[in-house]
This record gives sequence, C-alpha cells and structure tokens, in this order.
Amino acid sequence: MRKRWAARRGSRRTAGDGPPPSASEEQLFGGRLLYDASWTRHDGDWFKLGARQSVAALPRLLGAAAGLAWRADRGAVLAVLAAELCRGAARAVGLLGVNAALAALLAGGTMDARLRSVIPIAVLLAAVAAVGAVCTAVSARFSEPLGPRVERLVRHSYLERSSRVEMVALEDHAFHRLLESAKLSAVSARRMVEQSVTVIGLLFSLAAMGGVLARLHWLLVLMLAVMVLPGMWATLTVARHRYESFHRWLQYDRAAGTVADLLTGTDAAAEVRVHDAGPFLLEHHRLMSEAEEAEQDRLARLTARLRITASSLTGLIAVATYGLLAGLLWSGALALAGAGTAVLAIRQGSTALENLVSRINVLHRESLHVADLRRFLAESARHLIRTGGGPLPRKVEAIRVRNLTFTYPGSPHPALHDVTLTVPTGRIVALVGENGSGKTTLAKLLCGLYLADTGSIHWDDVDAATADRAEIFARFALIQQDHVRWPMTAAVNVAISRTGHPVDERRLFSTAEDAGADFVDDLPHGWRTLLSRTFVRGVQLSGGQWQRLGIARGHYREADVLIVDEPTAALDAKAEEHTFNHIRAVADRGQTVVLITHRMASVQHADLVHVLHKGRLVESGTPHELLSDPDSRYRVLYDIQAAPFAHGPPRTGGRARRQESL
Ligand SMILES: Nc1ncnc2c1ncn2[C@@H]1O[C@H](COP(=O)(O)OP(=O)(O)OP(=O)(O)O)[C@@H](O)[C@H]1O
Repeated sequence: MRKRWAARRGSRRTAGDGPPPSASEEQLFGGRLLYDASWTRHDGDWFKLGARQSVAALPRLLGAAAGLAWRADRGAVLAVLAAELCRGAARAVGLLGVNAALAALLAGGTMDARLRSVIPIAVLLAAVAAVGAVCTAVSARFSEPLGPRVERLVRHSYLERSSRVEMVALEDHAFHRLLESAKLSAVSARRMVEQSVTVIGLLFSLAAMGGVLARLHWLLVLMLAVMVLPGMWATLTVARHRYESFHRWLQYDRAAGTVADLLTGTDAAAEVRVHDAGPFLLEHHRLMSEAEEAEQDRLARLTARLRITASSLTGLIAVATYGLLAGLLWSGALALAGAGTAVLAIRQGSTALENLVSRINVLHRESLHVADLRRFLAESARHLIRTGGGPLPRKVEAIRVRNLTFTYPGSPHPALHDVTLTVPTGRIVALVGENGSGKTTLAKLLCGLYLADTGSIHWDDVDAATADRAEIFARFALIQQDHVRWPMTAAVNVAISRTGHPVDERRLFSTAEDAGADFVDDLPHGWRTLLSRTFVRGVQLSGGQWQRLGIARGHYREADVLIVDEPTAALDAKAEEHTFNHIRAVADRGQTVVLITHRMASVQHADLVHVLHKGRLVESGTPHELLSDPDSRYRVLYDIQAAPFAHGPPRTGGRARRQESL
C-alpha cells in the first residue's frame, strides 16, 4: 500500500505541467490545484484583451450590455440613451459657448462693451449647465435600478440552468470549474450595464469635444487620441493578467475557502476542537493565503511597472501636444481664444479619454465573466436532463434491469457491471452487499439520476431510456443515506418532497408520526421552527431526529417507488423497529420499496433480496432461500452479524462484576 502511494505521488509530479504542488495542496488535496492557464491563450475568440481588440470589441460589448439591459427594462434603456445624448450635446454647446465668450473678451473695444457682449453667452452657459444637470439626474434615475434588475435575471438563468443539469456533470471537475467561474457572471452583468452607461456618456462627451477641437484644428484631435494610448495599453495588459490569474487560481481559492469554512462552520466544529484539528487547518490556511498574497503581489508589481511606463509616455505626448498648440498659435493657424478653448477641451478630453479607457477595461473584464456564463450555458446545454419522451405505464408489474453497466466519469472501473435483476412492484426489494458494491449507484440509476452506459431498465415493456425523465423522477421518493438537512423550517424539511402541491397538514402530521418525527410538536415553534443554529430562532436537532425527518420526507411524497438507503443508521432500536414496520405497511398498501441496508435483521422484512459484490449481481432470492444456502454470500454476512447474539444476551462481563464489587 505504501509503495503504491509513493508511486502515485511520483507519477503525479512528473506528469504535472508547472511547478510542483505546494505542501498544502499536496497534503490536504492530494496534488496541484492551480489550473494550467495556457488554455486561455489559445481560446482566441473570447479571450482578447489587447488594445486594438478591445476598441474593436467596444460595439459588441456595448451591444451585449444593451441586450442584457433591454431584456430587463426597455423603457429605462431608451430614457438613459436620450439623457446621455442630451448631456453630450450640452457639453458641446458649453464648450462652444466658452469659445465664443473668450473670443468676445479678447476682441477689441472697451472692457465695458466686451463684458456686456459676454452676458448673453453667460446666460446661455448657465442654461446649458442646468440642462446638463437635469440630464445627469434623469440618467441616474433610470440607470441605477437597471443594474440590479439585470443581475437578478442573469443569476436566475444561472441557477435555473445549474439545477437542470445531469448529476454526472455536476460531479465533473471541469464542468464544476465552469460553474464556479460563471457564478460571478450575474454581478459582472450588472457592472457591465453600469459601466456601459458611463461609457456611452463619455463617448457622447468625447464626440462633442472632438467636434469642437476638429473645428479648431484637426491635429489637435489626433494628439488627443495619441495621448491616451499608453494608458490604454497598460490598463488592458493588467486586466488580461488579472483575468488569467483569476482562472488559474479559481480552484485554489475555493480550496482555501473550504479550509476556512471548516474552521468557522458547525459541521467540523467538534473535531476541530476535540481532535485539535484547528491549528493544523489554520496553518494550512495561512500557507495557502500567503501563496495567494504572493500572486496578488506579483500582479501589483506588474501593474506598477506598466503604469509608470504609461504615465511617462503620456507626459511626453502631453508636452508634444502643448508644443503643437504653441506652434499653431505662433504660425497664426489658431487664434488666442481658440487656443484657450483647445487647452480646456484637451484637458477635459484627456480626462474623459482616460476615464473611458479604464471603463472599457472594466467593461471588457466583466464581459469575460459574462462570457463565462455564455460558455457555461452552452456547455450545460449538452448536459441538460432531457425533457420529453414517452409516458411510463400507469400500473407496472415490474422494473426490469437488463445487463446494466455504469462507470462514473473518470473512474477506471465500472461501479456496476452487467447487472440483470427484477424489482417487482408492491414489494420490498432489498439490495445487499459490502461497502462500495454498487447498491446506491444501482438505486440512482433506477430513479433516473444517472444514465446507463450499456444495458437497460424497463418498466414492463417501456424502456426507461425513451421515457420522460421528469416522469421517472415523479415515480420515486428518496430516503437517502446522506439525508439533506434543509436549513429551513421543520415543515419545509418534510413537505419539500412535494413542492408542486400546497402543504397538506394532515399528511404532514401523519407521516411525521409514522416516521417518529412527531418530536417536532415539542420544538419551540412547532412545525415553524427553523432547523439551523446559524440563523436567529434556529434550533439544532440530533442525528436521529434529522434521520426521522428524512424518513418522513420520503413518506410524505407518496411516490410509486420508495428508495430507502440505510434508513436507520442513526435510529435507536425502538425507532428502527417502528421504521421497518412502517416500511412493511406501505409495501402492503402497494408502494414498492427498494431497501438498501447493512442490517441483515432488517433485510428479513424484504420479499426479495439481490446481493451485489464489486458491482456485479451475485445472488438473488427471498431471505429464506438465501439463508437456506450455507455457502451463500448473504448467509455469510447474516452469520457474521448474528454471531454475537447466537447464545442469547451477553453474560455480565468482568468489568460489570468489578463495578458490582465496588
Ligand atoms: N459520485 C461518484 N463518483 C465516482 N465514483 C463513485 C461515486 N459514487 C460512488 N462511487 C464509486 O462507485 C462504487 C459503488 O459505490 P456505491 O455508493 O454505489 O456503493 P454502495 O454499495 O452503496 O456502498 P455503501 O454500502 O458504502 O453505501 C464505489 O467504488 C464508489 O467509490
């Protein structure tokens, strides 16, 4: 075993495509968590953050943001566009007014006459400023609620899609990474819309200023454009590195978060304290956080380097621009008033351009996250649980499994291999076998959670592969081994198995009683008690109480087939007996029960037993038939469990005697 462990470690290292994993990655997670980011460089179409591509992509980005906003609120989009257009026009008129005022002030005549000629222009400038302010307010009024609305729509589509993909996709790490990266898309979509509003406003303003500058001299427009290039290059280069880093560190970051959650959550709280796992986890969290800090440090150094270079270049271009202005004045190509207006326009224009570049950069970065959502939606479309298909027969005699083989993605061995068996309806059918023999997997295939690689599951004559998956799900209820602890009220914890119907209190109370979950009546708020200590008014249940609620949930659904996976592990002996009696009763009323349990005494309740071993069916029969064969695997398992009770209750041992003598 040790040898194999060493060999595996070795092979992982040589196959790796970068530096070896850190101690925390290796020790806690068994290998590298950082992703190879080379794929981002090759995925040309959606990963382009160069200056040229960024500008070229601007119409597409604005179009995408407009599309998102349009879906959320058309009226608001139109109002914002109109307001921003009006603001841009006000800026242009304002600049022209300044130019006219300067010309009037610098013209000949007495100061009194010159000042008087400026008065109407000043009144016009005040009116234009007022219009600009109103436009700003109108734009804000309509654009501010747009972002949250877009966020809600995008998040809804993300969550809705996530809940409809096949289980195998959710368990696939590559798909999971996509799922994780698309998680940010809702916030990014909101930011995209917000940035787009600013970008549109800046574009209108720049068009106004460019128009005024062009009227003065075309070279000034060119210099204004050149002045912004270094900043644009630096900003976009930093953005590309940050985005690459985000993807590369995504899984690592999630792992560090998992360690932090273990330290703060309730699941591991007892072992963190009693087993003293806290300092161990804390140390690894520190190491992992430091590694992340080092990455942030690298990005900060890169950003500083690029910004210094860009600022130096911008400074040089600014000097050249003012030199050009002086040349134009000197040569008489520009009047003094025009030069004053040009200085104002260049100052305002370069600030607006710098702002525009950084906004485009944010827009682009956010659009990459929104593109993650598009990739997620496209990829998940291939993994959607198929809708449609034929109906299942209403009354079924038996579910027949034929030559079923199933391998989990990425697993070297099939979990089920060529399994053929029958589940007659209205009976209790037990699946028995050692750990990992494939019982739960078979149950999940039966209820349509996984699809077989080969072989089939027939409901009488209907192949389940051709049937509507939603209908297959509708025929099943689950009492799972790892029952879900819904952090909601006790009533929801039971009734959530039948959300398509209003809560039926009579059914709720009777299933709770049957499952031994009537302890809920004694909780502080009865069925409205919140079952999570991490929220206000929440209470904590015991393991067995949770299990009873899980059993009640399965029964509340009243489906045709009830899958019961190790239902009594946390129950006391009385509750266990009660549970099996109830399972027997529901089977007698016509419900099919697929029972998975290691308690051989409980299997005696079954009508039919299938024994699995390493993914293969090795025995089938009634409990009596299987017990009668002294060599059957079932008999062996049964005898092992029965041995301690073979001679009646254990005699009082030495320890008890010693205690007595004390
Ligand atoms: N989601 C999964 N992804 C990959 N492999 C899995 C997954 N679930 C189970 N397996 C593997 O499939 C095999 C069968 O597992 P399964 O849970 O069906 O066994 P089981 O008989 O129910 O075991 P137990 O009695 O311990 O509950 C095991 O080798 C297990 O490691």
